[in-house]
Amino acid sequence: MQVRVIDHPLIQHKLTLIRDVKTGPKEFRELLEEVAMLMAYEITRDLPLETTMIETPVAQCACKVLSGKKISVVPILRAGLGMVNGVLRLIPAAKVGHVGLYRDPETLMPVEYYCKLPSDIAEREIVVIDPMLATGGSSAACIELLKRKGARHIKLMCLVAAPEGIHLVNNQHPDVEIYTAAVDEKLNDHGYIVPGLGDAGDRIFGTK
Ligand SMILES: O=P(O)(O)OC[C@H]1O[C@H](OP(=O)(O)OP(=O)(O)O)[C@H](O)[C@@H]1O
Ligand SMILES: O=c1cc[nH]c(=O)[nH]1
Ligand SMILES: [Mg+2]
Repeated sequence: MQVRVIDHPLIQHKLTLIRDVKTGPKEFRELLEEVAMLMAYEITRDLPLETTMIETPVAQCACKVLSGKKISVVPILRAGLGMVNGVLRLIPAAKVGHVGLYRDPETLMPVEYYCKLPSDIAEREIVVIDPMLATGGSSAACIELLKRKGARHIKLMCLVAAPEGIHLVNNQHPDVEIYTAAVDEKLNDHGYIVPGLGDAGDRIFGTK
C-alpha cells in the first residue's frame, strides 16, 4: 500500500474537529480549507527552485525562486471544491480544472457529468483533490480521464482514505502518489468510510 500520510499535529487536530458529527457546515468548510492549505505545503515540498540575483537593503545575494513549473489543481465535484481555496492560497498561480463525478449509490460506480480543464493540461503538474477516497472508483476514474487528455504528472490529495481505495488507485495508477491525512479502518456496506466523516459533499453544502 503506497500512500503518504501527512500527520502534522495541526492537521490531525483539525481533522478530529472535521470528523465530529456536531461540526456544522460553516465550521466544516473553514476547517477543510485550512487543512487543504496545510496539506498543500507538504505536497509542494519537491517543487523545483532556481537561483536569481536580488538586492536586499544591505547587499546583493543569490536567492531561490520557484522555477515556474505549471501546476493545475483538479477538484472532483462536488466535495473536492471544499479544498480548492486552501490549495490556491499557497499556489495562487495554479490553474483550476473541474471534473464532475458522482458515485451511484447502488453500484458505487462513478458517473461522469462534467469536465473542464486548462487547455495545456498535458504540460502541467496536476494535483487531484477530493476529501474522500473510499472504494477509489471516483479518483481512479478522474485520473484515467486526465491521462486520456495527456496528463502525465499527477498527485492525488485526499483527507481520509480507506485501504480499499488506496489499493485500487495503487493498482490502476502506480505512478500516482497519494497524500492523505488519515488511513481509516474500512468501508461499511454502503461504501462509506469507517469511522470517516460521513458524506463530505453533504456536510460541505448542507444538503442532508
Ligand atoms: O472512492 P469512491 O467510492 O468513489 O467515493 C468517493 C467519492 O464519493 C464522494 O462523492 P459523491 O459521489 O458523494 O459526490 P458529491 O461530492 O457530489 O457529494 C466523494 O467526494 C468522492 O468523490
Ligand atoms: O465515506 C464516504 C464515502 C464516499 N463519499 C463520502 O463523502 N464519504
Ligand atoms: Mg457526496
